Amino acid sequence: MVTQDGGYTALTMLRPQTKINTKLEALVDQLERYRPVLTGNPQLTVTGISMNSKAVHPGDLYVAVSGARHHGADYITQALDAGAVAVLTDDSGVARIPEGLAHLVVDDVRSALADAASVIYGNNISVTPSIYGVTGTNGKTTTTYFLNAILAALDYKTGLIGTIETRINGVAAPAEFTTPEAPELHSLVARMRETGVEATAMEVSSHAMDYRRAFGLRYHVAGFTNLTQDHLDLHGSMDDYFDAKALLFQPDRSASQVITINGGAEPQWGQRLAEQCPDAVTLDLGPAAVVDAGASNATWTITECEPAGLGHRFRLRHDSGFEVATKVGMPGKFNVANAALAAVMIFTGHPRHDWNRIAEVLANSQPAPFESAVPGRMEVISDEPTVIVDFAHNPDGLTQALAAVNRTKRSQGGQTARTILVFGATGDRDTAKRPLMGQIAAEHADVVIVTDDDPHYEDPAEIRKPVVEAARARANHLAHAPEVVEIAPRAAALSHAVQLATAQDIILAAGRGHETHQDLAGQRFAIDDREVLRQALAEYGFDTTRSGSSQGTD
Ligand SMILES: CC(=O)N[C@H]1[C@@H](OP(=O)(O)OP(=O)(O)OC[C@H]2O[C@@H](n3ccc(=O)[nH]c3=O)[C@H](O)[C@@H]2O)O[C@H](CO)[C@@H](O)[C@@H]1O[C@H](C)C(=O)N[C@@H](C)C(=O)N[C@H](CCC(=O)O)C(=O)O
Ligand SMILES: Nc1ncnc2c1ncn2[C@@H]1O[C@H](COP(=O)(O)OP(=O)(O)OP(=O)(O)O)[C@@H](O)[C@H]1O
Repeated sequence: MVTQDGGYTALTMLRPQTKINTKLEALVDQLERYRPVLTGNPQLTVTGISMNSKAVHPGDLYVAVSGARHHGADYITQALDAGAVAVLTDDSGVARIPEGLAHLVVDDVRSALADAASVIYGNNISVTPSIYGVTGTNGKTTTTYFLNAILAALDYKTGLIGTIETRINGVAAPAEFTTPEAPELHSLVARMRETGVEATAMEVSSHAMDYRRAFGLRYHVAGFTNLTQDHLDLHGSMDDYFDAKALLFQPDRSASQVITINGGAEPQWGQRLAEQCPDAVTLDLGPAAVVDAGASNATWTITECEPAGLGHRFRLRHDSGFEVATKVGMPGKFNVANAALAAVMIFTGHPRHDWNRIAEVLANSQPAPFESAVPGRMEVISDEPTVIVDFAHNPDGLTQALAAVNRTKRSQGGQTARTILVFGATGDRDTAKRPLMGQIAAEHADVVIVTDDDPHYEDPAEIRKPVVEAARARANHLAHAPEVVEIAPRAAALSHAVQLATAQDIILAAGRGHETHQDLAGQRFAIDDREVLRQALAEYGFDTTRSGSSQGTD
């Protein structure tokens, strides 16, 4: 929310203006399946809920969960000082509850807190906005922006919940998580309802399903982009990662489901999900697929996909024969996949008699819904050299982004043009990704500059090491003999890329996209790849004003 002083109110402070008084005895009834045991006055009422002592409002139910670093029960005093009136916890927290404080003990506190938030903010009884929930390893943010653009073009009052920002009816607030914790999510949905939001596009991360953040809501349409390796630090295995995503597609969580059956480099996961959900609407990416999985009986198929400017024109066909043509402005065939999923989710969320109007919006609105740029997603900073900032931070994302960049390079006809890649791996996350990303970088780039992403609490040099080693090892076996260099800090690496570049080269700065801060041992350092690159371009005498570019990418 933009405040009167022009600053931002954190999402954790965002609450519906109308307070509902919920008696503890009513919560006991609603949470029955978690076998709640109430100690204290059943007539006591709560008006809000928080699982973070620093975000408690007067009248809140404070939820004390056991986490990886802390136990919320250690912060009960802080929560009481801020006005909490009762506590929800499980057996692990009960011993730390002060004498005389009303409390509920349940056996699955993370699931129970999402249901409690739904009750406390009235989302269980009222008509919430229609929520279009998107999950998958890559493409969630882009697909939700596309959904939002179509919904707005269809004249809905819209909301958006995701990695870059939260939007309520055109008003933006910064986002802390891809999917907020359940108390914030439910208060946000209630706030959207109050402000008249009719339809919301929402990213649903696998963390959100694993931690039950996104529970207690029924999604109007759930959409699946793809599944490839990421987040194995949390999920342990691809099977567990898949299971977390699949929760969203259960009929009690989503009214309709749309599954891309050949998204990303590992189409077997989309096919497996479709087998588990026989009533789901399916999407075959056809010529926009990375892996040709052969003929399918999908509900919707992309039948044509041609380069148009930096992006593509494409045609979608329903198995009834209904067709729609549209175009997407962002580079990369994967953005055709994201746009097609958004379109099919909108068709699925509407009755058939609305389809012609939706097709008209997709084909003819100016600007077209998929022409809009998404911050930090294949964002073009300059044309000569072509400088692109992207959020690719896992093996498939990096592969797809480099493939799109290399097609651009080829179509520009430059025999001598080089692809210069600047990227790093994230600390405290899936370490298995690091050598894979190093190999991919060497395979697809001519100059690989390995630097830092968010080191978090790890030593940045130790994070770079396996990336550099794998890139060099792979480079030794490649005919195009890519150069691999290691440069930190990140601003120096970006600047070095520009220093090396000729006007024909392409620079891809991958991994951080829209982000404006790096996390180093809990300290936030300001850095925006886009700004650093613009400054370096000016410093090295390049023109940073964008001309209307017309080269194709595929
Ligand atoms: C792995 C993960 O998701 N961890 C989340 C989890 O942490 P945790 O269980 O370890 O909690 P903890 O820090 O030990 O704290 C335990 C409890 O004490 C409370 N506490 C703690 C300190 C205090 O002063 N007061 C207080 O009340 C905390 O609010 C929490 O309820 O619960 C915390 C409380 O909400 C989250 O902050 C934390 O997110 C961490 C910071 C995080 O970075 N999560 C990322 C990885 C994440 O969720 N990412 C996904 C998307 C990923 C993607 O697709 O790329 C997302 O949806 O954003
Ligand atoms: N459909 C796709 N398939 C493969 N890669 C993609 C796809 N869409 C986007 N990407 C790549 O992944 C990056 C992240 O895209 P986006 O932010 O839309 O995904 P996300 O799922 O929201 O990611 P995160 O969960 O990390 O926020 C992009 O910058 C691009 O490089």
